Amino acid sequence: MTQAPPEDHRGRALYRAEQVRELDRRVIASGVAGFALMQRAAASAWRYLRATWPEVRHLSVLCGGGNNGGDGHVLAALAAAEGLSVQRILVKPVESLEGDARRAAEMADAAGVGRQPWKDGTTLSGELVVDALLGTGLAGEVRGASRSAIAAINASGRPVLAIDIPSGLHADTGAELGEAVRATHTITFIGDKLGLHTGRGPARVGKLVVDDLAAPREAFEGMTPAAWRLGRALIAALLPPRERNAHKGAMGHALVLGGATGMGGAGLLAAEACARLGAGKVSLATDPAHVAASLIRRPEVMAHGVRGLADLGELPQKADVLVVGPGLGRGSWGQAMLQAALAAERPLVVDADALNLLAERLAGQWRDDWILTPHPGEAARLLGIGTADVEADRPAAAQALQQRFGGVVVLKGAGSLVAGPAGLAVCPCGNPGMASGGMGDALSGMLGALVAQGLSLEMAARLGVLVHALAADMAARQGGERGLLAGDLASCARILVNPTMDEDDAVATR
Ligand SMILES: NC(=O)C1=CN([C@@H]2O[C@H](COP(=O)(O)OP(=O)(O)OC[C@H]3O[C@@H](n4cnc5c(N)ncnc54)[C@H](O)[C@@H]3O)[C@@H](O)[C@H]2O)[C@@H](O)CC1
Ligand SMILES: Nc1ncnc2c1ncn2[C@@H]1O[C@H](COP(=O)(O)OP(=O)(O)O)[C@@H](O)[C@H]1O
Ligand SMILES: [K+]
Repeated sequence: MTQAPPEDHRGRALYRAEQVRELDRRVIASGVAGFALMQRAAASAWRYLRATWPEVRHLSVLCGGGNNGGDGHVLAALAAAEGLSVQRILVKPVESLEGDARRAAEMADAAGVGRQPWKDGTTLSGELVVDALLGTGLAGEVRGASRSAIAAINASGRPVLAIDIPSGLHADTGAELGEAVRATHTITFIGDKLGLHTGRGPARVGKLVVDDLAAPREAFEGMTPAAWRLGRALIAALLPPRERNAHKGAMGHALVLGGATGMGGAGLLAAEACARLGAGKVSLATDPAHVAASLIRRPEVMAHGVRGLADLGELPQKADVLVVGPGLGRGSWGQAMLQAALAAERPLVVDADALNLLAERLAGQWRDDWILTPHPGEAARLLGIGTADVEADRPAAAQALQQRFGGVVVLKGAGSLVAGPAGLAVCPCGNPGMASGGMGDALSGMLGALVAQGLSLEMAARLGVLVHALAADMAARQGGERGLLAGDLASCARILVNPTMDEDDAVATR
């Protein structure tokens, strides 16, 4: 029905608003008039609406003052022509509209579609609400009538189809500028937008479809996407079946340094996830108090009780990759482990308190052989800004971290971002069940396993973030989101990294 843009193993290309405007211009320059493009967009949205809600007879369509509103007017006319009753609401008077938007509004007038101005308290009478208030033209916090119209849409309790972008959501950052429409469905045009996939985007967009409006391929030439939306194709592309003669020595040795007194679980979770993702050998350097627990839970992991640097000996040099941070603490033990890791001349995955120690004492460190995995709070400490500033523009924060510290940066949280030399990638998977302790530890172990098996740091980070989130989705399908535990992920992740397995037939092992 809708024509989605092509995807390859990198995923789907995502663009910023400015780029989509440029794409619009190129399509128009290729010979499609702007108004014709608006008609295509509206017709596409109308077809999608009809296919999704065939029973609906009465619509409320809220139209803004720009071309997003124009899409709404044309859709209203199409719906009315097919016999639906339409409540068409305008936040700006027709006389103030310009260009294609004005033409669209007048076309709907001429077709006899009624209209009313938005007033606070107006009841949305439709069984379904179409949000055509604001699209890629949103600039700054939502102002004026649009603000209360967005609040009314969210209070309506009706299904909401957002045109192009849920109004109030920033197309580039996924930040909510004031209040954004909570759509149940969004249809976005020409190119998919980065902000739909990170920050508040995933919580506001609902089900997303993309229609490129038959934009010619040449329009996309020479335009570097702002980011890639990771997809499953990456797994098979990066993890082909193993050679028959594979041996553990060729699958890499990962050492996890973590688990200070009282935080043993974090190191354990990281080591277990690392083993389940296929590292040939996994060692754990942890406080001696946690060794027995580690051996009981995962005898395959070589657990070493380490009181300090002297006990660590040559362990770091024996490993191909070090994972430092899970349960590290900020005390003398954690500082010593971090110091050893930094000195080992091995690729590093740096998480949790190792990041906090870096922020406190080691500002100015730059390496090209590490993956840093901050959550927004850790990212804020590393950048010396507030967590809200990070969340206001997650893509910019991830890229700023990567530029300042080098290597590859994973900025965690809904719509995790991976910033590296090849650009930005965003993970569309994962669920709120992951808001539970230990999830980050499992991720750092998974990243270590993929680096151990020879992936570049950047591809390990992209793939690890994706598999971690997909594993959480699989575990949530089995038992629900609430109560999902980090320890549930490793067995699901194992199934995912063997893409030739049929997931339904695979039996998750503990
Ligand atoms: N020819 C084209 O360029 C096409 C554009 N299309 C649609 O047009 C949209 C882009 O249109 P525009 O560039 O006109 O932009 P929008 O319609 O997204 O936004 C511009 C309008 O929003 C108002 N506005 C901006 N920031 C505001 C704020 N913070 N608070 C309140 N009001 C605010 C402006 O005053 C103006 O009326 C796309 O999202 C898409 O839906 C589609 O019709 C496809 C073709
Ligand atoms: N609502 C959510 N949607 C998707 N992923 C989430 C969500 N909440 C948390 N996550 C993911 O779970 C992990 C949590 O990591 P972190 O905050 O470091 O946890 P911990 O410190 O407890 O190990 C990250 O990978 C993050 O992206
Ligand atoms: K919209």
